[in-house]
Amino acid sequence: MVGYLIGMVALNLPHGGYEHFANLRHRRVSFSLRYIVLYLAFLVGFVGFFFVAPVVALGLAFSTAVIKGGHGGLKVMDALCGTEHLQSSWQRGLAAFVRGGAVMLVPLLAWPGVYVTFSTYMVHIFGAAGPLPLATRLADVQVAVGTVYGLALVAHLGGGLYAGGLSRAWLTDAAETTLLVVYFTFVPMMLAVGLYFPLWYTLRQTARTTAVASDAPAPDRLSLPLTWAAMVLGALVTFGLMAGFYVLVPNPLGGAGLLGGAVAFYTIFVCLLALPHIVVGEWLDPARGIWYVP
Ligand SMILES: CC1=C(/C=C/C(C)=C/C=C/C(C)=C/C=O)C(C)(C)CCC1
Repeated sequence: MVGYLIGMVALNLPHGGYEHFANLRHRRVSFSLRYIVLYLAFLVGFVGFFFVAPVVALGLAFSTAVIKGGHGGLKVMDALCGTEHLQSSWQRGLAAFVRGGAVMLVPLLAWPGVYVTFSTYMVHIFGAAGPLPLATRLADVQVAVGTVYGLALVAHLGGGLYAGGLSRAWLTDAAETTLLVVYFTFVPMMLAVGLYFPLWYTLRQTARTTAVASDAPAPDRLSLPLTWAAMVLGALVTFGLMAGFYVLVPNPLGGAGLLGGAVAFYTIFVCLLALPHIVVGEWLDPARGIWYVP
């Protein structure tokens, strides 16, 4: 739990800020202001959704991790090793699902106890009571998830081989995908997730940013001191939001002890930050976005 919190708060959270910064530094100030307003609107909407339907919202939160690992990983492949073996949008979707699913679906099969326990704490943060459907129907959910994920994995690797042959891109993809599945199967879930985001995700996104970094910045971008001030302000606002969220929810630690409660609380918080990051930072901005590859 300590490893998870260090990895996620000290290492991964600053990278999230950097991702916003790297995305906005090439934009006009008016764009950045619109971005911030939309981001906050989606954030408030997602918090509201957790209060109205915590279980569904938790599913959406976990999907956020799948999309970050999956779609984000696909863009890294685009930039670094090529994706000639993924020719249709179906294949790209499958590739993203399989990579992201390694992060959130494989551990449900390999580490169901910790998965269910912490998921339960997370919905209890919002005052929900009773066991999750995930807990009461665990075996059924595992069979369904295992079947769908297994089929997707075979279709992804088989489809890529069929479309691109034994290319370098396919081999790299197959090796990375296998590594992710093996990693999330054998490394205890909390540590696995807590190291994956700060090390694998951030390292690769930084490599992608570097690989595509030749763009000219917008003419009216912020000056250096103002950029610094915006980043400091961004960090303070982020921790202010965390404090506000702590006060807002009825049961911030979800009924767990201090350390377990901190893990559950921070995980919900990072999902709350990450969903609007993807929606506003990527999907509403198809021409560029946080995972931009020219
Ligand atoms: C279910 C579950 C977990 C969920 C982790 C999640 C959902 C992480 C999301 C991270 C994101 C969105 C990062 C963005 O940068 C834990 C805490 C590992 C503990 C074991 C059970």
